[in-house]
Amino acid sequence: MSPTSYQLLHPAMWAQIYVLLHLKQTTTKKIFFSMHKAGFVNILGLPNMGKSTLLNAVFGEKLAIVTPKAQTTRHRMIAVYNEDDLQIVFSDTPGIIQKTHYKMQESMMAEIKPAFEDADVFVWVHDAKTPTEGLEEILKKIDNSKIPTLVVINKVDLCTQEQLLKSVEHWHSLLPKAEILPISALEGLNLDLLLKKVKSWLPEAPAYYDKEELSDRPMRYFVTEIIREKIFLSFQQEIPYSCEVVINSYKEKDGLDAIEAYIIVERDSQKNIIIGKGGEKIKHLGIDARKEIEAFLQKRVFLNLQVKVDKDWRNNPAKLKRYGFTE
Ligand SMILES: Nc1nc2c(ncn2[C@@H]2O[C@H](COP(=O)(O)OP(=O)(O)OP(=O)(O)O)[C@@H](O)[C@H]2O)c(=O)[nH]1
Repeated sequence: MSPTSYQLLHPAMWAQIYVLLHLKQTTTKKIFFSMHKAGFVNILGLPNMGKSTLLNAVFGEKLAIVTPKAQTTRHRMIAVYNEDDLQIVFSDTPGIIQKTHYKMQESMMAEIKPAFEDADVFVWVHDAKTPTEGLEEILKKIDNSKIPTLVVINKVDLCTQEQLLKSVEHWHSLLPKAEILPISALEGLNLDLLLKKVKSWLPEAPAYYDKEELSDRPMRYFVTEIIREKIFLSFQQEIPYSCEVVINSYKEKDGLDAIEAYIIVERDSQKNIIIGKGGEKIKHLGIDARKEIEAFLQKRVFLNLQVKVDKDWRNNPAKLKRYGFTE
């Protein structure tokens, strides 16, 4: 079928047809005992490509925070996907920043480094519109690694068919050994195929994590991430990037958790913006965050938010370490 034969189709439908024609189908071996497969699947890509959205969609619940702003994800996070005969240890990673401007970004990139070395499978997430300039070295590293790679072209709901077709061809030339799968993480398109493909590449192995475990991160991490997400959604420009959230105290009680969290900023002027006139801004931020934390914990929560200034924390290695960043 020539590319032009697809032209009247909706990109999502095109994506499904593409898969039928091009994705190497995994053959089901006829075996008497179904073997357990397990492995590490590292999700990589530029900022804002939909890596966290993809992770959440696979799990059917919100584990990683998502905002329309680039560089929302700051730390590598493991999420463990289980079936009876399968365990996929997914890593959501911060988006690759090609030119860092401050030490926090360097630390975010330091968290990605090991993700190029400890994977059984790479899932590279990109969309059909974003150029690939400057990625040559990274892609060469992936190509040389010989680790099975699935290039996921995300957000097919947003692109034209022509853009999608071009992007598929482009990725075939960039990573000839990789397989390519158009998806929409937001609409759940082709996620079943993604799981099937990843599973076919994983080695036979016992589970690495307890099957009840969902993540390597403690509950407090998710609480701080929810607050950080609300800051990203409520404030513009540099403010979200200048903020960190830390839990000062967390008291678990029957039926109610009392949480005191600090929003760390770099300057007094940022503190004033977050608090807002008469405390209006921080009040709304607290209400939004509390509602989501309660839904996540399935429990009532008393949330006390305070803003603290820690001058230039994003550029100070000792302070970054204190806030949980990699050196
Ligand atoms: N239309 C559409 N939007 C999507 C899709 N997937 C993700 N998005 C949006 O893209 C934006 C970025 O999504 P994220 O999941 O935070 O992207 P990320 O790659 O984790 O971003 P970083 O934190 O910068 O690394 C959000 O506004 C998502 O809602 C998709 O399939 N379709």
